[in-house]
Amino acid sequence: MLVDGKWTKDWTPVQKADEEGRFVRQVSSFRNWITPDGAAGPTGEGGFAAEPGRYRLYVAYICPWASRTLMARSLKGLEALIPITVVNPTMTEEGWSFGGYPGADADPQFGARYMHELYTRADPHFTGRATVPALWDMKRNVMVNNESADILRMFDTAFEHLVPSDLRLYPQDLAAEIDALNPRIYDQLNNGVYKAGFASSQAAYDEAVAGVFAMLDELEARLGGDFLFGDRFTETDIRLFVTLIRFDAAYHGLFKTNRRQIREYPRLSAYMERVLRLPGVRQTVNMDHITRGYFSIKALNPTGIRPAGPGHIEALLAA
Ligand SMILES: N[C@@H](CCC(=O)N[C@@H](CS)C(=O)NCC(=O)O)C(=O)O
Repeated sequence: MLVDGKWTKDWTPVQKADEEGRFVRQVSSFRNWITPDGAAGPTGEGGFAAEPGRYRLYVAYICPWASRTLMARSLKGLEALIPITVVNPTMTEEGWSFGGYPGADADPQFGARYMHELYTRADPHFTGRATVPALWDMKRNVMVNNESADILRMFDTAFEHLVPSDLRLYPQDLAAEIDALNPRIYDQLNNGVYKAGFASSQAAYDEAVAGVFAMLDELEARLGGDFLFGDRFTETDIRLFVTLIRFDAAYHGLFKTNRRQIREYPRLSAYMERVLRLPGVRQTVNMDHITRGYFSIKALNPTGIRPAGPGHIEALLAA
């Protein structure tokens, strides 16, 4: 991670832990918003008007938080307006790196070798992990935002006058329900699998795994219609999908969330496939990057050997 703008070599994939060995994810630090006219958003400063080609999104296909933003970008039809740069799937001693792996990109702006170089350009005294997703303003040469939850919301509304869309990822009449469900899915499932995988005590692992499967059971029972809120697809569906699609292939084995696979949940499986088939979603899922990335986490898989399966996910993605 960076400490006062300098890369420190004691980087580990395991983020902070609390006294009981629970994994603690870092809080995001760049929180400005792109808005239609550049007015300030809910947090941060103004000056970031929606303009075609002005902003670049840095992502990793392995990363579920980055994949949220990729899904919102394509579902809202913003591909031509917001170019992306994809980092290599495996973490280096200096965090995310650019270029070399099939499907990954060189940094077209600065020829940076590592993601942390973008963070020190944004803030020469930055302290923290150089995470993706990161949304960069190529006009002012500053980081706009590195919090996927914010990026989902701004992609829903900021570019509407440039690319009108019928899809509302955060419709006002569902806002309260979305805001109530998101943190529960985040805590128990999206981040819950990481809490299981990176637990450093049996108790922390047990607690995390219980939360993961309690939430999967709850969602299996909840899903009656096509999506979480009936027939309307929302940002909560994006947030759920990115974890489901990685589950059987990565989390079940590597993070030891192995009580069940998603394929043992009929409704969640059908739901996952339904979302995958929405126009624009399939191209945001790169299973080669996902399995390569997760199984190269040395702390969890020292040999780096990537398992062959699972066949049902390969078949789903090949169909
Ligand atoms: N709060 C962030 C979390 C992003 C995050 O944790 N990204 C991970 C990859 S999945 C990362 O870039 N980690 C870099 C590191 O740990 O050094 C968001 O949702 O945007």
